Amino acid sequence: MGIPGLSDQNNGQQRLGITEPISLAGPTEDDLIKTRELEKYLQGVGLYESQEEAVGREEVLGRLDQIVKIWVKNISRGKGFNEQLVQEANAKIFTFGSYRLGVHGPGADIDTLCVGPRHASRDEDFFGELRKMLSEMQEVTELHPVPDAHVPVMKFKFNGVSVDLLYARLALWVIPEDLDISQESILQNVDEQTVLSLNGCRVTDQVLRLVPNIQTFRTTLRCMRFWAKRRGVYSNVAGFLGGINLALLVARICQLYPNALPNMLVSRFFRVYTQWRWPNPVMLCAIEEGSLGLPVWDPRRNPKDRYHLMPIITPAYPCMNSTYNVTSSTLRVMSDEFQRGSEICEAMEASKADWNALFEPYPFFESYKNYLQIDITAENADDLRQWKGWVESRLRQLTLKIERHTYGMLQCHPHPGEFSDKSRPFHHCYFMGLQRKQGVPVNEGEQFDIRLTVEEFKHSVNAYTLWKPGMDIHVSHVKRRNIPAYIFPGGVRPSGPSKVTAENKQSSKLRASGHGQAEKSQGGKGVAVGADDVKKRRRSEDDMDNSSKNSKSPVSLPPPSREVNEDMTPITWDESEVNSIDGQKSKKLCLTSPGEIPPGDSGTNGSVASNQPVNPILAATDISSSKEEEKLAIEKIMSGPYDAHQAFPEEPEELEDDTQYRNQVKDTAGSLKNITESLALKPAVAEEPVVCVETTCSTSLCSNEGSEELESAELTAPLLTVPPAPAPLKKPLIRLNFTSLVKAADKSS
Ligand SMILES: Nc1ncnc2c1ncn2[C@@H]1O[C@H](COP(=O)(O)OP(=O)(O)OP(=O)(O)O)[C@@H](O)[C@H]1O
Ligand SMILES: [Mg+2]
Ligand SMILES: [Mg+2]
Repeated sequence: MGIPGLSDQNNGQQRLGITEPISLAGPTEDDLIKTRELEKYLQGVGLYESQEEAVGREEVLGRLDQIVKIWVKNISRGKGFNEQLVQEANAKIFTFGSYRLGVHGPGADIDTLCVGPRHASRDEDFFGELRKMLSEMQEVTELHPVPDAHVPVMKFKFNGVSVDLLYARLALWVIPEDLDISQESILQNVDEQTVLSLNGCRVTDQVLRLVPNIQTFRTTLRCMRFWAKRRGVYSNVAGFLGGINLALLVARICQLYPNALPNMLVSRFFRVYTQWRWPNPVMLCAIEEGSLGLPVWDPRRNPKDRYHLMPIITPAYPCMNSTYNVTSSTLRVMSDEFQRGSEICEAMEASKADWNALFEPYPFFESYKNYLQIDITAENADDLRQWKGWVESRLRQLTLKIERHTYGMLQCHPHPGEFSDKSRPFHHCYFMGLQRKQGVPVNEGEQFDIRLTVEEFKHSVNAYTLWKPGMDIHVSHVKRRNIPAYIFPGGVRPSGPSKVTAENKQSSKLRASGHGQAEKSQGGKGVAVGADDVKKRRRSEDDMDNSSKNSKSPVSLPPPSREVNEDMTPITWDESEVNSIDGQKSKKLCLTSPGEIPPGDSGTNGSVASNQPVNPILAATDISSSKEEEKLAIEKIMSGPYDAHQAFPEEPEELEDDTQYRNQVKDTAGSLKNITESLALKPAVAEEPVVCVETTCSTSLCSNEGSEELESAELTAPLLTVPPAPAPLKKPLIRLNFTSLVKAADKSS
């Protein structure tokens, strides 16, 4: 298969990507040193598995391949095939995900795809016979088939190694052992689930083909995955960056700087994506139409694609956007993080910062004064797993709704991980930081009443088709000081600034000396506190406190002694609520000193830095000779066929959800979904006139036990506001008939 977007450059070096590179510069001595430091750092924090574990994984893969081969012969025999056909019958295992990319950490899963022939069906043979075979094996534990998912998957552990096993049923009678799944013809006459299941492998393989040097790509990607986990922006389902999104972002940087070492690629990553004008798409190759008529991402033709705020397009046919979960809130958080990364990399270039600074954990529970806590429970472990997956796929709807219903004045920052209170059985909880939109004057006594929004969200979550008794969700507003202690490492809440700072210094020391936590544990569970962010935030809050005193903004008092406010209370704002996520302006871009290296070895596993010679003579090959030129070059790579495309100013609330959970909403008569859409969503999108409906408030929803922030009158009139609201603000109100809403969503009806 040809590789779209690949051509020869004038100097004979192969060009990868849809544009010229930004710079052909190779490393300086300083880059070699910094890349060595980075590699050492990544090893020190436990990102690499042991040789023993690596061998164990290979054995698992070998066994799985044997098992599917036995399976396909068994089922062929069972279907009455003669012995010759039985012997010819074949199935094969492919890998994708972090393992295939070569960036997995210890304990990561192996994402595998079983490719089988046309007579091996998905339901009966894969989820029936193969599941049975696996369940009878001693090596297999925790077997969880998920046949109803958008991409059906069998999850299990094999010899203690987590495996995600997908199935692709090809139109072929016999699967050749040297099957090439990158050819487009493989997609002929297969079902949608097979197209989706093949996609992971096809995309991963294509990424590896489209980067100029696999080893530098891997090290850079490991670094960016670690950074994203530390900074709380690693999670596809929460609307941040997942493994594949980061791989594509890093791969594009590798194309744009083909001779750069990982330390340079990391700095260029931040430089380019700080400057990126989303929703310009990031693409590794041209989007091919293909001959099979499968839908490909194209905002010029598909209105739905225009809502994608941060398109990162997969490089294998059918090309799709891999980040449809991104919302304006998560994009804002990521943009701030790109900016922060860019500034730290500049400081590193001036020897004013080190790798520790870049990987400082994001102090999520120090950054806001108000949070939403979403608790979920179920009756047993199986139900909880199912309920958790569903709720996680819906959480982004809550951030969308809150921001929409408050005209974007109330901003939501979802925490990408989940927490568990070990003293409660079958329990998980999630958090969202809430802040008033920055830079907008505060109106005295301004309140955001989001009770109705929250109720609406809960109803939509409860409309889960596979809902079972015991699956419960509870949403509460909680102040920072009342964040439950089990959230914090060791179950101990940091008591004050000095302790927090001291703890952080301690953890930095540990990380620097290579005894920090492994990557796997950085996914958002134990939340450490970063000193630099805390200092900035505190400084900012002090400033804001002063200004709020001057402007006589109302100051809200905490509830006396409650852990959590039982019901949603309107949130009153004083200026000191505002957190600080670096608000500094971007500094000018700068280039490293030019130089060039020969094209890298693109398949070896050794250290990157130790393999790279420095050749300072070839400075002239640097395309951009100044910061300004580089800036212009970055601008230029964004001008393409999709440049004219502008995302709609507001995303619809019901965008595609996480693929696994599409179509799992109950369609009850007069369903809540329809009600909420017709009342709340459509006006926002279609700019229809404001609807007013009589409000009747149910007692339980308006109960305000424990709140000190509200006037009683405000409690009886939950208000739902609708965007768009150009400044100056004037809040049109939609008042809902609340009783009918509750009835419509009643699970028992
Ligand atoms: N919810 C999802 N929707 C679409 N694709 C998904 C989803 N979950 C996983 N995938 C696909 O499966 C691949 C592997 O996912 P996985 O969650 O195992 O992440 P990973 O990149 O392998 O990282 P890790 O090392 O944590 O396993 C992703 O790269 C993506 O292609
Ligand atoms: Mg994986
Ligand atoms: Mg996986």
